[in-house]
Amino acid sequence: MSSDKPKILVTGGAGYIGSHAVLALEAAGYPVVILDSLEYGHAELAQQHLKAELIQGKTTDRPLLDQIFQTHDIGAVMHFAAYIAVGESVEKPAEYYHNNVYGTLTLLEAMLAADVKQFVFSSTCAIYGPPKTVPIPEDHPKNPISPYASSKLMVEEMLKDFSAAYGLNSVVFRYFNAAGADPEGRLGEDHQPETHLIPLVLQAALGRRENIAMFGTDYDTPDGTCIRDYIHVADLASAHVLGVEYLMQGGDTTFINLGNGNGFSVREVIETARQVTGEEILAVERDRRPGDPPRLIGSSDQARNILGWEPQYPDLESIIAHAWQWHLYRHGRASA
Ligand SMILES: NC(=O)c1ccc[n+]([C@@H]2O[C@H](COP(=O)([O-])OP(=O)(O)OC[C@H]3O[C@@H](n4cnc5c(N)ncnc54)[C@H](O)[C@@H]3O)[C@@H](O)[C@H]2O)c1
Ligand SMILES: O=c1ccn([C@@H]2O[C@H](COP(=O)(O)OP(=O)(O)O[C@H]3O[C@H](CO)[C@@H](O)[C@H](O)[C@H]3O)[C@@H](O)[C@H]2O)c(=O)[nH]1
Repeated sequence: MSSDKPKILVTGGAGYIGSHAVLALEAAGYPVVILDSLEYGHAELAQQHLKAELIQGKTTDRPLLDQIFQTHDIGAVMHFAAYIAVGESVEKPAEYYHNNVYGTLTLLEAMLAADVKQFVFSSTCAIYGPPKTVPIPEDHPKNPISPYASSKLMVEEMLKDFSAAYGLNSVVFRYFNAAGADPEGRLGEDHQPETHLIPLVLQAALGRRENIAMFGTDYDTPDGTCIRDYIHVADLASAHVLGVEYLMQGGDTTFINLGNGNGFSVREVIETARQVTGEEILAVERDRRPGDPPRLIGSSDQARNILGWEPQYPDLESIIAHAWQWHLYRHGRASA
């Protein structure tokens, strides 16, 4: 079926957030091509639920990128492909800089060669480091404390320069904690290994792990556990569609937080998961995890003001209920 909308290249489109963005793009009528190395991500889910052609390959492969731009009439690029594990990045910084920085530079050079000048980039609130003010505004000082976060800030700097010199315009989204799953149950979060709180809590609810560890219960927060700003992945996805449309309408390079503006503690997440699942979830107190700031909440004013974005699922119950539905389906306890 032909479309009057431009084709979008989505890197990392077989991964957690990228696949939800492809769903949203396709629902809005955009044809999509996915480039994913499949080191992570799930080809079978992408093939089952997305119309997009899936090309297996890496953003570091310039000849492959040139071939993609020559054979597809790409209007814009959404770039999710990256290594994402903060702890691993401390052990293996070379791999992180190679994949996340060099991979992005190679992609941007191929875009320039093909005269494609609209780019949506997945950055992270981890670039701010320990916050000086909460909610965190976009102009908060940047102080990344891991190679992963540094790799994202380096790309942000490149994007500023590419915008000024070459007119390659970007919407940079700094995500807070992505969570939840497609409300229709087609896609969800399945990282291997999993490090994120909500899927680990739900694994405990399913009996796939004995308990959930609470990393630190002596923080200076109301219940002693860390507070994070959880944002539903479907709301992230809808912001990406608005972001690419903003660029198509001539929007300038801009840097936008994507969070709910609401914070929830580790204990609140576990308690809400107990209510949603009806399962007892054993929580055990553990030492603090190094590098965790006590409280991370983003100001989402820019997303609202610049893009007119409104999160549809800001409540923790919906985020956890959709993630639970997905976990039940993924582990054979329910149908999608
Ligand atoms: N999950 C979060 O809470 C979160 C928070 C902030 C930012 N982000 C950013 O969002 C993006 C997506 O994260 P995710 O949680 O969906 O991760 P994910 O691992 O599920 O998805 C990333 C996908 O990219 C692919 N990939 C990795 N390097 C590649 C390369 N060089 N070329 C082609 N494909 C490659 C992987 O195979 C995977 O399918 C990442 O850029 C991440 O840094 C995620
Ligand atoms: O078994 C667990 C796992 C996590 N936590 C705590 O839960 C909170 C959330 O942790 P997690 O889900 O791992 O997310 P973050 O460490 O906040 O990091 C995520 O969110 C960042 C943006 O906020 C992104 O940059 C990262 O890529 C992404 O992993 C933190 O206080 C953790 O200490 C636990 O108590 N027990």
